[in-house]
Amino acid sequence: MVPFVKAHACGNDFLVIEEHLAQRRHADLARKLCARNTSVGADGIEFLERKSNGELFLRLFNADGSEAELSGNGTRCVAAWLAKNEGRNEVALGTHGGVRTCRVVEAKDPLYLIESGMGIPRVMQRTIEVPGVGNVAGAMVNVGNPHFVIFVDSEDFSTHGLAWQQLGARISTSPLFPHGTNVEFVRVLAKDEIAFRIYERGCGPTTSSGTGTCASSAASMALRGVERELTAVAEGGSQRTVWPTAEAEMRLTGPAEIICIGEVVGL
Ligand SMILES: N[C@@H](CCC[C@H](N)C(=O)O)C(=O)O
Repeated sequence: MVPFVKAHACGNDFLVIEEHLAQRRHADLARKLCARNTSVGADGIEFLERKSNGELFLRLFNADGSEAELSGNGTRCVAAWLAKNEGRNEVALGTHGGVRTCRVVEAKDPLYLIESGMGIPRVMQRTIEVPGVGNVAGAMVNVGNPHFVIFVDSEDFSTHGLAWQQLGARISTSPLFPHGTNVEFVRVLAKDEIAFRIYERGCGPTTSSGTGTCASSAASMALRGVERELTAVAEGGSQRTVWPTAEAEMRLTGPAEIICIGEVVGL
């Protein structure tokens, strides 16, 4: 039996499992346990390692079994669990994308509002050629993991004659990105507000993404002149980003809610 915690951040859902239980089955566990109809269901699994020196480290596996550098929402879900279960209101969580510090701003158990330091975003304007579609202008943004951000005008986020889900799927797995990429479709709504849709590497469309929120915000701030404190609205809810200067760390504030604690049988 594998004990797990399930949590979500604006509908982007994760299982949290202690690393020592994985026994090198990380990818297999992710594919099995994230399946929506035959198992618990989630967008990914955060494996939580507790090192002998007290440090905490997260390995994130997407629903398809691929390993990603980190998740902003997943990291926040782990921070919410550590707040609920161990009373830790501030934690530093190591990831393959860098250390992320999370601080509980408001606790209404099982719902936590958490602010995370998300590192320094890197934004690079780029036009890519998508076979059968043509040139697609956007920005490659690294926030510890890779994103391609496309600005759109349409209310349904379609662009280049395709629904965002279709174009997202094509770009996410394009050979232009040998390690794959997350893809965001962004509409600037106001000087301090954007709306966006997310096609996630390794799991497809999701209702929210923490790193996607940061990537979309960073691209909008760097390339569209929006304010450096803004609200980013996704299908699953809003998050706030603050990025004072290009060399400063971006801070992300959003909710994370513990859904259930359980055990998976038959493994
Ligand atoms: N939903 C996450 C991002 C998860 C990782 C992503 N799928 C990847 O492969 O980089 C978030 O909240 O950041």
